[in-house]
Amino acid sequence: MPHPTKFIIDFDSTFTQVEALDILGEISLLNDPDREIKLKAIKDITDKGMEGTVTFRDSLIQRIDILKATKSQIADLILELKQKVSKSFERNKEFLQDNAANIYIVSNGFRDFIIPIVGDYGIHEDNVFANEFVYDEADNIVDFNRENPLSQNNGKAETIRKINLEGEIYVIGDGYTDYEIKKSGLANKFYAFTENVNRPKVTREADHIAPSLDEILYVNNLNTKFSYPKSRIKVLLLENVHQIGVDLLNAEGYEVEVVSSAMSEEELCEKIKTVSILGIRSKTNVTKKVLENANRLIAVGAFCIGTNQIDLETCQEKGIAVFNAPFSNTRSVVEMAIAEIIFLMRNFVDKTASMHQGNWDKSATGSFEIRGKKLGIVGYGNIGAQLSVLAENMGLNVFYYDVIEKLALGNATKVNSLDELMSTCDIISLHVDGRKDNENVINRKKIELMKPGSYLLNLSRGHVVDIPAVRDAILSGRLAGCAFDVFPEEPKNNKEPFVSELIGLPNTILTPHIGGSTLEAQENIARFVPGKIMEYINTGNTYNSVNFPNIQLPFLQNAHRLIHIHMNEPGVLAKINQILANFEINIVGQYLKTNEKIGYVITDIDKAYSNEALDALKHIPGTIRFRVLY
Ligand SMILES: NC(=O)C1=CN([C@@H]2O[C@H](COP(=O)(O)OP(=O)(O)OC[C@H]3O[C@@H](n4cnc5c(N)ncnc54)[C@H](O)[C@@H]3O)[C@@H](O)[C@H]2O)C=CC1
Ligand SMILES: O=C(O)CCC(=O)C(=O)O
Repeated sequence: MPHPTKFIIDFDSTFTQVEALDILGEISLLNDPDREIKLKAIKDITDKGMEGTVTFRDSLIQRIDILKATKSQIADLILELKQKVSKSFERNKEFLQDNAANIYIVSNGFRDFIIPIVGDYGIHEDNVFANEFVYDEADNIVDFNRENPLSQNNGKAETIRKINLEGEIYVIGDGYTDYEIKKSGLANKFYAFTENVNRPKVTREADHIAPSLDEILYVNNLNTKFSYPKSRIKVLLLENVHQIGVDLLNAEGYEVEVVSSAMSEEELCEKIKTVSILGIRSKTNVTKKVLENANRLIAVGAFCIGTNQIDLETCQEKGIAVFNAPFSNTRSVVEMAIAEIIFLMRNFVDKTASMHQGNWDKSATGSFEIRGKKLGIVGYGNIGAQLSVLAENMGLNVFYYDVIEKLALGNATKVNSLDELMSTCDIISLHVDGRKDNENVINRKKIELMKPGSYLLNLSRGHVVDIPAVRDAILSGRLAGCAFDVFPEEPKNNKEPFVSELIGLPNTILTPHIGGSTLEAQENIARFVPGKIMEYINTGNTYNSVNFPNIQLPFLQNAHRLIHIHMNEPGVLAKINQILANFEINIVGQYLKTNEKIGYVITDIDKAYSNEALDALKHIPGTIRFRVLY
């Protein structure tokens, strides 16, 4: 059943993300030597027209004159515009199709390109009110139909007056001319559409500022596809997450706030209250206290590998899914470890520092090839194992120790105890995960086991090593050098000072936790983590989640998806199914997975269900969180 409200929708920068004449300019002026100047002129004139500082008629005459476009270029324009329909319009195609009879496109653009675009969304050409190009015999655009009221100022109001619409009328648009419809008393509400452009002169006049079509449908109880408009989902990204991640989440329609540094517990406790998605790296601690304040939080994205900074158990108890990027920066860490092994064994860092002081100290003393030396890897996970392969290719003999059984790659040799590894290798490189039990796993005793003149690298987590013991070992000469990228206490941002007992020691490489800080790694992470979070929110998929039972789900087709997260107690699935049976709801597909703490049940059902049924599902004892995907 179409909704009785009539929607008057603008085209440029509303139905599509762009101004069509700007794109036409990019096509028609492709080989023009003054292309950039002319394109800028077109954009400036468009803006002035939208803001009302140039009369619309004048802006049109000036732009058509600069464009010098042809009919065949309109065909190219249509192809481009099809790719540039606003995301929330694409998302709500079903709504537009179902309500096409009550949707009117009223635009100062041109029917020539609008009809094919909106036609894909079921909107009939009789409901499209826009300008018309005038072509000469050679199909050049030479003018526009000057009789059309839409080629004049306040033409939209005049057009609507003529259509004589009845009932409730809502206008959706990004320009002042859209507001003028409401101002003329011809519409009940004006929604300033800000998904693509935000013009203060226009938003000031709006009944409601709509960052997306979802928002308009939501406030009018018209949404069929999403239970909650994405523009109301707040994302907080801390610690300089790569711009690609910010762009992806913005493009999804979320409200994204970016902060360059980490936040203290106190700051985050306050900030988290309105946040639905939190993105962090290694320095923000998501503690129990933070989570107590996080009543809207749906997911946490660790834009890194380690998740020891997050209270995963409390996240589970609150139904908050955590995702990380388990492989995206692995290679970067491995390359850094290889470089540091060579730097340490050649004393490059001290030598270069000395050169900068004007000293020429040419000598082979204390410098060694890495070829044939014994590398001991502690923690043979993703990083340890990849380091093993690369190191072997560089001529090192690789030995490793892991607390769990791990397959030896290449010619690497598994060693049965940490003590044996520590006491037999020339270089020890730490790649264990950040679990609490690993605190000081490399303590004074272990360091004392190391061969005299050996080297220690820690690119894993700061709490793993007893730092004063390392300092003593370097000063006594037992260790010939060390490289540390991670520290028990790390500054929250680049402004805070770095304090450590390792500062100033000889042949000691100190780096500010940059093992994963390459542009490649950061880009990979910034694509991977938002991808996982959006998939979870849009489909319920938890594959690769750090703390949720992993379910990889089929696409949702012609069904509604009920997502039920509960404490892992006996009988919850039976209760869900009993309620569905009581309400005669047909199950199309069902998926259940549990871990020690929680159960995750996905039930795809026929479209017909009542709010009472949903209410009953929400109130099953042990329910942590329940949501519906349409
Ligand atoms: N410096 C940096 O910028 C970066 C640091 N990391 C850190 O590197 C470490 C390794 O990362 P991945 O290889 O991806 O992790 P992973 O989880 O794949 O591997 C860790 C391995 O360590 C083993 N392990 C844990 N405790 C151990 C112990 N006490 N003794 C021996 N083995 C132990 C585990 O069984 C596992 O095989 C993590 O702590 C991670 O947070 C990761 C990326 C960047
Ligand atoms: O780059 C970061 O912020 C953290 C890197 C790291 O330690 C990790 O990925 O676990």
